[in-house]
Amino acid sequence: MDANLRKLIPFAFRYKKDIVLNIVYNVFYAFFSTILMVSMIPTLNVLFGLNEKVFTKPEYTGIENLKSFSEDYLNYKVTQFTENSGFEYAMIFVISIIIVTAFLKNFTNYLASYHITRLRNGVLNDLREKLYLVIINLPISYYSEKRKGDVMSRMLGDVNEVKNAFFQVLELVVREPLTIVFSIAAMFFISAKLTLFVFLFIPISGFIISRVGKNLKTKSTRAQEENGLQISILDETLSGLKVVKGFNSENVFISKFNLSLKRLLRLSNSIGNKNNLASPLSEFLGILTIAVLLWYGAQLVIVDKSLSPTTFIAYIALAYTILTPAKAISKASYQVKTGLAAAERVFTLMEEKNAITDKLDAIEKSTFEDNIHIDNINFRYEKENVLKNFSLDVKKGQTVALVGQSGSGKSTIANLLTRFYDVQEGILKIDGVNIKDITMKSLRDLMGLVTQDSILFNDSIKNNIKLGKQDATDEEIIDALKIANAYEFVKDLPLGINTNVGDSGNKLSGGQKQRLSIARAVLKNPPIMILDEATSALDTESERLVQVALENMMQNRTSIVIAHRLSTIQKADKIVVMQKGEIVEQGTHDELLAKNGVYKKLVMMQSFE
Ligand SMILES: Nc1ncnc2c1ncn2[C@@H]1O[C@H](COP(=O)(O)OP(=O)(O)OP(=O)(O)O)[C@@H](O)[C@H]1O
Repeated sequence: MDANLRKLIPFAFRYKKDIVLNIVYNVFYAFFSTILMVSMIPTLNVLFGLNEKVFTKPEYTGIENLKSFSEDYLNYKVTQFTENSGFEYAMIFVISIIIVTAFLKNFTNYLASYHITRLRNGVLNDLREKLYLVIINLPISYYSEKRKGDVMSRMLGDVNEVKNAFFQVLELVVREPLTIVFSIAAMFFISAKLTLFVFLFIPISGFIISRVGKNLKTKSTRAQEENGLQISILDETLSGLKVVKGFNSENVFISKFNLSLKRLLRLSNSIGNKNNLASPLSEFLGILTIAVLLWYGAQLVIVDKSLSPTTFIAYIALAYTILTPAKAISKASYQVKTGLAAAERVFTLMEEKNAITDKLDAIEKSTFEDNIHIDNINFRYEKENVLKNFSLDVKKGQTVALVGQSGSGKSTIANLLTRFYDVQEGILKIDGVNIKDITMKSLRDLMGLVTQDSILFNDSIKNNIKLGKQDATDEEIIDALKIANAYEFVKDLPLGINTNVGDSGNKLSGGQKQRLSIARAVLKNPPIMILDEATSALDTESERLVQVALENMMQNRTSIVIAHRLSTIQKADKIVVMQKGEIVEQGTHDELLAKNGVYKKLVMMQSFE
């Protein structure tokens, strides 16, 4: 069995009751479908006045005589109706058999579909639930390599493809084959000789159909990748719309998107056309077989006289009914190939190894008592070390500022303390405990993070702020806003803290966004604050407002501030000057100025700005 198909089994297993019921109802469906066709025989016989007259009620003598017993019994009933009440009543009797069988066939069909729908939607739901968990738990590093759009397309498109294609498998292995088996059994029942011809049809057409479906899986994988790329372009276009428009670069994006569209169009047409070929091909092959049947059957009816014309008509109808399931099987077998390609992409993401997880014996650390110690670490994102032999001590209550040129590794320290990334060499400790030995949740509970770009979600101010403290009251939220110097603008908004901030907070100014993300950290009230470049890119007035917010926030806390604006960190207990991943100087503002070294140069440079 295909490996990806096997991986789906546990997902389907949760719905085993639905699977069993689907199979049971499908057995009934296939049975009634065949009976419906067979019940044409007495109707045709009555219609043409060909039915044998049987006046004595036949006795059931066992399964081996089932055929003659059922024929005799039907003929007996029809004879009774014709003799006692007239031809019309006999007709009504045989038509009623058709109606009842047709009703049962369709009712069991509905019940079978009812259960397969529950299975399909349930599995789709569970796959998405599991994938979302994987996506949210994968480390940040995973997403700096993979395109977001690709992940989205696996989550949305591919999972859907799996749902659409795979659960046809059940129809493929249960319903349609059963319909064929029942029909063939009935055909054997009627004429074994004729039925042998049908057996010629199955392997030959199976071979032809599988030849046509070659390459479908590879093409589907390529189409799904292309889909992922399109979602990525769309995502980047929307999030970078200001740049796209501001630089009049719509054409660059349009041509990139159109190129991808063109590739997808070519692939989709090729895949679609192969899929389209499945049903007509099998129907035509089927008709060819029926043509042979007609020719040979006619010999049996007219020359041999071993088959009655009405039975022959019903036989041909039965042979024709095999065509529908045969078409469905070949079409489904093509879709399953697409589904397999999609499932592979879904499971690759689902099985993605998470490099940053809790150790089995990781401890909960609920307090911060003494110090943060970074001990001689080396760290690289890719090949080159971005932090080299880096050591730093931050005592409880201290404010430590990291300054230095762009790219010197300041934000990397924040990435490591929060365990967005793990160090390759060296240890980061909190109160003497290696942070890799602490559960990620309790470690992050100790920290408040204000990221470089204020990250806000398309939701109300209130919901954005209470992310770290879901049970916060409105008063607590307002207090946090006041400390973050944000309440003065929030209170003037039409809906106050219930105002929606727009996509990524786009309805707000840069400084307002920063103050909200500070308020979020304040409300969480953690013992350690990590502020990444929170004051860059602001005008003087906004900067002053944010500065006050930060100072309020840092009071009585341990803070690590990654700052560009040196004016904001003059009061820091320790300023660490970094260059190319190494510490070149450290001390207080005054000490460093007195040193007349790198820091002094940085200060001089900024005072000229
Ligand atoms: N996800 C990543 N993958 C690969 N390299 C990275 C990644 N993030 C950062 N880097 C590299 O690591 C180095 C340090 O980056 P870092 O963001 O820590 O610098 P920084 O001092 O905070 O800079 P800035 O002040 O400009 O924000 C840079 O050379 C950068 O190119």
